[in-house]
Amino acid sequence: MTHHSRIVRPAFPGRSQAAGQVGVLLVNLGTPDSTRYGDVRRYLSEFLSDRRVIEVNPWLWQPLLQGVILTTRPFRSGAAYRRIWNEAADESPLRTYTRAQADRLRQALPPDGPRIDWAMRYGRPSIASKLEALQAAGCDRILVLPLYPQYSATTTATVNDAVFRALMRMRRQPAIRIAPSFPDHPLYIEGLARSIRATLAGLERPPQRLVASFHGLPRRYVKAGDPYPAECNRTMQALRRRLGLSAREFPVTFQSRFGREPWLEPYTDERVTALPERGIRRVAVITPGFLADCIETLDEIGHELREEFLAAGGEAFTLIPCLNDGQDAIDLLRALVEQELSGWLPA
Ligand SMILES: C=CC1=C(C)c2cc3[nH]c(cc4nc(cc5[nH]c(cc1n2)c(C)c5CCC(=O)O)C(CCC(=O)O)=C4C)c(C)c3C=C
Ligand SMILES: [Fe+2]
Ligand SMILES: [Fe+2]
Repeated sequence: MTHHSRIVRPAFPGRSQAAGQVGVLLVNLGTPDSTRYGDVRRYLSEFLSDRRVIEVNPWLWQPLLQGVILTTRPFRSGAAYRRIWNEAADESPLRTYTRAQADRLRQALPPDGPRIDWAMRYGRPSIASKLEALQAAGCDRILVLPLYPQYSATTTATVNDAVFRALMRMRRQPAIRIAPSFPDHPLYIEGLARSIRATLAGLERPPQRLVASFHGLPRRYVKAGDPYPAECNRTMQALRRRLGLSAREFPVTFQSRFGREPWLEPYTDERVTALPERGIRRVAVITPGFLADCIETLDEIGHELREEFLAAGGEAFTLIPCLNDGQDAIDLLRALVEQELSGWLPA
């Protein structure tokens, strides 16, 4: 059965044409197909060849990347992916959660609502393949929703690049809308606050300090105009206000530094491992830069940082989960979709 939008009628009745349906494409970062060296290498090569991500002259960068970096890094990343892999589904948690978000969003919308699908910027399923599939299913208007709460050229803009690169090869293009970032959307802030409350309620002793860790970014990109840290601060200000905490009681930090140039500070590992010597031995870390748990949250924070914190004299380390495919995430996605589609579908 095809889904017909209630309001769109064919402009030329009698002539065969697409149903005029609306599609929604959720897009997240991407992930390797397996934890094997070759698959991790292929994924990292695609990711780290993106000139939005690595802003270095490719004549300098590519020999370094294809040489030493892609020879060594896939071993380390593969081991990290093995620690967090969803064995039951034989896929990474990011893929599991992104698919579940799409499935549950579809269930939350009326049956004659938009057609919901999902894609990955790097690896599979590709943005181009899903745009084509949506179009083949009759969607002549497609809303793209990058699943990054805060905008960055390294994440959001490169999703948009891939969308328009795919459109460059289409003779008949769908109309496209790109949903904006949502750093302080009330439903996002409410979901984060609830996730904190639910996690801390299960602890025997409350943490002495709550710390937020966002994915980092080279300082150079921010100087060139990337609004990412400003958007992280919008998330933090709204969340602190919601919880009644000051910046000292709930500090922001940045993780995942890569390479030698300065990144956004303070660095998560330095800040958190310095806490025990100041008498703060129980911490909880939240990662509001991610809508779904992934290698960055589950392994870098939940595994590596935890071990470093305990080695530095810490006693209890709690990782607060991302919204993942919980009801709060679905309510948020539904609100974002309905807000954007109101421009296309009159109420
Ligand atoms: C080296 C440069 C990188 C920049 C700049 C960067 C920005 C950035 N990334 C995310 C979100 C995610 N990154 C993830 C993994 C990941 N990121 C980098 C490098 C940069 N990211 C690497 C090399 C990797 C791969 C893993 C590893 O080898 O450590 C992921 C998780 C993917 C998964 O499968 O779980 C996410 C999500 C943001 C939000 C961001 C800037 C704002
Ligand atoms: Fe990253
Ligand atoms: Fe990382």
